[in-house]
Amino acid sequence: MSLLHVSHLTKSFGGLMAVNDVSFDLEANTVMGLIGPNGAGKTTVFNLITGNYPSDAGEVVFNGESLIRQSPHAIVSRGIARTFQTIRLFPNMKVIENVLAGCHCRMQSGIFSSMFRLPGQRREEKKALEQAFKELEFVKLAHQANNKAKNLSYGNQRLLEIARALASQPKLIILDEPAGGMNAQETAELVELIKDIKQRGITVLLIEHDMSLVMRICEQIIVLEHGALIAQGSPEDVQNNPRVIEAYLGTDEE
Ligand SMILES: Nc1ncnc2c1ncn2[C@@H]1O[C@H](COP(=O)(O)OP(=O)(O)OP(=O)(O)O)[C@@H](O)[C@H]1O
Repeated sequence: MSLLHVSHLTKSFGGLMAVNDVSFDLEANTVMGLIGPNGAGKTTVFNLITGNYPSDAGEVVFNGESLIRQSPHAIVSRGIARTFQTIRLFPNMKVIENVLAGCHCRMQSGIFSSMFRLPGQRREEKKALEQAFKELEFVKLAHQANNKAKNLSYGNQRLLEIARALASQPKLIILDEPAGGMNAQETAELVELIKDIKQRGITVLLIEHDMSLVMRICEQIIVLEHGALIAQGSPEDVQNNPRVIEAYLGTDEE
């Protein structure tokens, strides 16, 4: 059984078919790339999987359970975390506090124990802090823990978003243009980081316009054009697929 099963997923905005009958399977412990020209519907697919948009039709099954009509929060709790194309951090909060926000969905304490700071609550906070530091170390940002998020470089803000997503202890992490705005050195480090994420047993689904990154790191690639899935396969298959070359690789986005 695949970790993520997407079938006949469909979403339109007014008259525009943003995602049109898209089906694919993502096996556990794989790095999969979702590519396609601007406006092809990639981010919309992510938003449908993560519950940020309701779908018009279709099914998303994660780890054997349907995600349809689940809230984004419930979907994070089930083990899917994401980052955003446009960075969404708390800019005036410390780096470590941003990561702690990601731990929140795994905390059990209710409002009563929070108000009275009962021992169980304090233990849980300590554990969350340790977990948050662990994730900051993982993305090599521990030395920035007490800096405000807005003071980080753009590339480091992207890494912080990844740390925050990892703090929710996902089975699947969904990255929307993780290399966007990164320089060549940062992108090379990102490739290593994604390999390390996979090493941890976490499955990765990513949108990326940087084709060299996609081809280096993804084991499977799916290609969207005008909302429809036009190709699927290994990097080699996709690179040699005439339909893809015509739709995507032949454009000025190469
Ligand atoms: N909330 C929305 N309301 C109306 N139209 C939308 C909305 N979100 C996306 N769209 C439209 O749906 C289409 C697909 O957009 P989407 O952002 O999913 O594409 P994309 O492949 O991620 O593009 P890019 O690579 O430029 O980020 C586009 O035409 C876009 O304008």
